[in-house]
Amino acid sequence: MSCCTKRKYEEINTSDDQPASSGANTMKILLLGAGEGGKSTWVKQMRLLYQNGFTSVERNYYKTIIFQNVIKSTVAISQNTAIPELQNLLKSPLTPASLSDSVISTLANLLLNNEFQNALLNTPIVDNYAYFISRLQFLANNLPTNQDILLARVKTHIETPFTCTLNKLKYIFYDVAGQRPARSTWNHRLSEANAFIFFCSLSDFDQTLIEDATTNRLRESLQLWTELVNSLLLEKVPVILCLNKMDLLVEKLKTRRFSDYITEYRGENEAKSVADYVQGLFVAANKVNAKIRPYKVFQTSISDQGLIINVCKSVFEFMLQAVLKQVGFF
Ligand SMILES: Nc1nc2c(ncn2[C@@H]2O[C@H](COP(=O)(O)OP(=O)(O)OP(=O)(O)O)[C@@H](O)[C@H]2O)c(=O)[nH]1
Ligand SMILES: [Mg+2]
Repeated sequence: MSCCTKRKYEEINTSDDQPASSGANTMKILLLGAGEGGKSTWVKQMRLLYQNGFTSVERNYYKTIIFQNVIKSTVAISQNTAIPELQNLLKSPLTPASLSDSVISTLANLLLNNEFQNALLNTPIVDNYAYFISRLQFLANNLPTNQDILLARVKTHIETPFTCTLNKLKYIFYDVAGQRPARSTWNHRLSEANAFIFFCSLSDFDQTLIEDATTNRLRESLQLWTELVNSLLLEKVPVILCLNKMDLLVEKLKTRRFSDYITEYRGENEAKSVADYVQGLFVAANKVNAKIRPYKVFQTSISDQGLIINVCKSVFEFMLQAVLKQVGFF
């Protein structure tokens, strides 16, 4: 980072400069967190903001993914309810090709059914199921929009790097697989990280892990953060905590009480108080002095294209400033 000057820090923007060739000009940033926190969604936003977005081949791929998200979730919901319309619909297996107008309209009607809604709330399904149902008609004849792609769920299986260059500085974001069995593969990256961003889904407070149905997702996330943030390997590494899915938290609190799941909570059942409470828990878990390792917190919705521009700008500014400080520039 010795190449960095204050001017470069102030000039950070989306220039198309050539990638830096020297390792000294490269920042390695780990995207960490439990499954479904939003790591890969962050990378999608980076592609939209700092690269050329998605090709039509990729859009076709995401179209199939969205159809599969809907089908898999519908089948999962059907295991928690005996609604005849749903059982009829699933008499023959749903496939992307069988999502006809009449199937789409049955799914849209089911969403208005209270029994279906109850089953939906008690089934682990993709986050944006209702949104996708509302998009099926459009997607039958069109490629997905950027927003559709941002909300599509594809579980990460192996670490995927994403590279972008801003003002001659090369940033490599490592998007890791977040579920428990994959975490042992993170170790080799921790020692070479220049910064890390930790993603925690705020709306997961009422869910348990896919890989362990006895563990609350929010508690798992806090536990994982506590281990990482106090790890000697990451002690001096600047960290950003992204408390994500504020939009889904707002929606979920209309039908769920946070204190029913996180029983120590005594505050209002309102998104801002809940997010502040969670932020307090995470900040308290960080035992490393901020003078040694700077940190920054965002409460946001990574999938929101309006919000993400400013979050990204702040993230780049923070990371650069923190690293400049480490090398004694400030
Ligand atoms: N509504 C909404 N959905 C979000 C938000 N952030 C992420 N999602 C969705 O949540 C799901 C999980 O996000 P991912 O980015 O795949 O999570 P991940 O951390 O990469 O998960 P793993 O790959 O399993 O480690 C995806 O369907 C995203 O579109 C958000 O702020 N709001
Ligand atoms: Mg992922």
